[in-house]
Amino acid sequence: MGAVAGEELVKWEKMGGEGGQEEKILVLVRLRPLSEKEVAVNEVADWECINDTTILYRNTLREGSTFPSAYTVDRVFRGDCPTKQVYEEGAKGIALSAVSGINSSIFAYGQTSSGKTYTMVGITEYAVADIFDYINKHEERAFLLKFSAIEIYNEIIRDLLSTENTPLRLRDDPERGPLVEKLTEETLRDRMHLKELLSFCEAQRQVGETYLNDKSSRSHQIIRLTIESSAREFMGKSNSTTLAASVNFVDLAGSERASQALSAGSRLKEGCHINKSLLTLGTVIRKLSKGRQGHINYRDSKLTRILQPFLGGNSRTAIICTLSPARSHVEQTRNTLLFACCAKQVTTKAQVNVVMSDKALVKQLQKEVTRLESELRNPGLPATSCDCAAMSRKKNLQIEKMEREIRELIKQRDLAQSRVEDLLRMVGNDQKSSKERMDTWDDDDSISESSSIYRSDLHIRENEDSESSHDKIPDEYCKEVRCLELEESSRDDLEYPDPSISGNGVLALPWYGEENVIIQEIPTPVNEDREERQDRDNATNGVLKQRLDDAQLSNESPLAIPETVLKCRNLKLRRSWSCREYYTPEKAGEMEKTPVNSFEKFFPGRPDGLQRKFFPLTYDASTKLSTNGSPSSIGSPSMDDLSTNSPRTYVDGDITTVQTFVAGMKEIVKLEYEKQLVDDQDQQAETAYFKFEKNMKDVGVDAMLEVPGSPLEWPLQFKQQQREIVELWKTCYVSLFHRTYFFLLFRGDPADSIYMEVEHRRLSFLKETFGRGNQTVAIASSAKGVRREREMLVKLMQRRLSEEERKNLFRKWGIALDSKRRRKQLANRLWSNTNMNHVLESAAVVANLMGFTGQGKALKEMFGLSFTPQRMSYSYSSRNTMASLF
Ligand SMILES: Nc1ncnc2c1ncn2[C@@H]1O[C@H](COP(=O)(O)OP(=O)(O)OP(=O)(O)O)[C@@H](O)[C@H]1O
Repeated sequence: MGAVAGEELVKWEKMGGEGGQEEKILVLVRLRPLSEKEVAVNEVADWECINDTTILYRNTLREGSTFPSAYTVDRVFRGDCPTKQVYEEGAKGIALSAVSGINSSIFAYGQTSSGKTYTMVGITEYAVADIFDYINKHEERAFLLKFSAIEIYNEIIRDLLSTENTPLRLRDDPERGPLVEKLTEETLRDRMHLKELLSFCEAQRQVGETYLNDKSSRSHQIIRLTIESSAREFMGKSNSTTLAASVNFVDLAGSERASQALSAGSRLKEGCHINKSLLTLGTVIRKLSKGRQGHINYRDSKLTRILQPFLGGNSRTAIICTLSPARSHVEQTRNTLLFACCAKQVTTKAQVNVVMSDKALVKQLQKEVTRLESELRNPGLPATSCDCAAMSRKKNLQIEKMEREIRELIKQRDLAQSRVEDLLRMVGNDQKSSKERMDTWDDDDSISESSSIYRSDLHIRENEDSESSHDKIPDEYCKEVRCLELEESSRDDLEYPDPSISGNGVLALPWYGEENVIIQEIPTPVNEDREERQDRDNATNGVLKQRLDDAQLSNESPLAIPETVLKCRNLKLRRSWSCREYYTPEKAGEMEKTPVNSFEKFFPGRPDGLQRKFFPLTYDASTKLSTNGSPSSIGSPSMDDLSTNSPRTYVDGDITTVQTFVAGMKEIVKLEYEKQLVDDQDQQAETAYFKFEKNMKDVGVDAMLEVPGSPLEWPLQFKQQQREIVELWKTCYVSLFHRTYFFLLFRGDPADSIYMEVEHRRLSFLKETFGRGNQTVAIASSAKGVRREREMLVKLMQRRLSEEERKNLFRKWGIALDSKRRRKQLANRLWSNTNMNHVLESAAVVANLMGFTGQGKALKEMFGLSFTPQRMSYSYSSRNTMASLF
């Protein structure tokens, strides 16, 4: 007997072990002999078991054969088979699963008087005997047996171990499933104790006399034996585990029809309830047999609710269908056999129920966490308990994803190829003019040396008298991003440098955060009379400035030039101003390793949908001026103006990042415009567009891309680009101040497109650079910068906002007014996600704290887009202009 249970366990573990193995319900049919009563009324036995699995209706000829005559189940037992045989050959294996930690259930189903109780009493008795035998033979394990019994009578649950007739409530426990509340559970002492309890239950059960059965069970009875066992060796230790399972012996009430049982009164009422439960049971079984699709109505009766785990869940289940062979019961017998055939299709998934001690549970969970962590680290490695179907699905998804990526890459490659072809064509066109320019340079001995050294640097004078007292940026530091690079415009430009420049003075303009932009002065040609040069230059700049002022006043020109930029000529921007935001001396080593054209190299291609269009540079050819134009009343700005741009730190609340960035961009435009004026008075506007476009290409910005294709397309492109830029800012830890200024400054004007594109490209480059894995220092440095800004914002909140304003802000940002470090909480939330509403709100708060004046035109003026000298200091009162954004 013990060996049987052991074999069962081994077999079970082979089938699926703890993971659970699907198994069909075992269906047995037991045909009883004709009862004395039936014999007395000359009943005929029409059913015969023709082999171990098939039962045959012998009287088909007489009935006209409208029903199947043979029914096959897992095992059939003839009327002369003793219950012992039914148990041994049918139910034993299932019943004993419980000692191995596997739930099991044995049902008896059939019409009244067909032999359900007769069978289940015997089965329970033999099973209990075997269980006790098993326990006695396995002294190495400690067993605990608990017994409980209920009956469901007229949809009321009764405790068969209690003499009280109180109905018990049924509730659903999330872990244990349906649970009968306050049910008595007796711990068994021995086999005798169990026998006593069984007798007690039998006495308690509702029994009544029907036409068909003198002692008919009028209720469904469920006897449950719960078996827990632990290895004695490990008991009380951290690794001890307990196996726990129940075996249920279910004796259902008869499935007869009321008319057949000749029921009336209370018997009829019982019959209705009994049939309601059995009808629900039949429906549940039918649905389960079709594969558990759709809703299964377990909850329609107490019986099915309680039996739910044993019908389609964690249990091994056997159903013994009992039959009367009498001809008069043929209809009920057929119904029972149909039920049997349905039940044969139902599967359950039993598993070994292991209850762990708390310590063992912790250990097990730790092991599971480790396994999951390792799976996360090595997603490619197969899981230990491999679910092949799931893995195959995962692989298919991966393949699909890769195929999509390949298609996208092919698209990008084609795009890049077409760009290369365009560029090659452009290079061919430009070669001749470039050669001429180089010849001109070479002819000028006086400047050839210095220009060859500095031609790739940005040259701006600091002031007339300043001598070079600052260090220059080594050329190679500037090579990493060739975002902006402007070729010398012409020899004329070199011959007429800014008259206020002398010597090799270097100006350090403030840059955001810890760095400064160093601006290198252009060498002055030695053979030029200083006064002449000054006059000529003043005239040129003055007229140009007047022209641009006019344009700005009339709101026609998209090109506004910062004051500082007006003072210089012959500029050559080696890289994007904005890129310097990330440039620090410690990054230089990393940066200088990057090839000059790495920007282009890493740029994946232009965004889809951007059309090649000319920049809408508009100017009136009739107003073009020669280099010898009449002197303007507006001269070059004084150095006082420039000195307002002396180095500052962001702690002062000054804004330089976008200003300088914009200044650089405007400078390109200005130079091109100026060159256009000087070089070719008679050229048509289209030529200027072309040259501008060409130079923009030289600086790494494809001008034709930058301007929106049509008024209808641009707003969409802008929104898209703005979203991507916001994402990239976050990824690259871009300064919050830079983000704020940029976000508020470029709001979708068509002329903003070029700045948006430059910003997008430089950020993409940075992201690419950061993503290479050796940029930890650079990333940490940028992140640190952002942290410092947040600290500064905390201070500014205290300094610049009234208590009421602060409270309003905290409320708006969902920060409890009594919480600790409220300002810090707020500062940390600003720019913390990329939702556009959040971004707008964050920009408003930061701008307000920084004293960033106004919106739209006012903002642009602050960034040097006006020709009127601007002082880069911000009024505290200016925050009121942002109030509307709060
Ligand atoms: N296999 C059998 N061999 C001999 N007698 C049997 C057999 N099965 C049942 N009987 C007898 O038939 C009668 C009815 O059996 P039983 O009470 O078990 O039927 P039941 O299906 O439980 O009926 P009910 O649903 O009304 O409770 C009993 O007297 C029983 O002794």
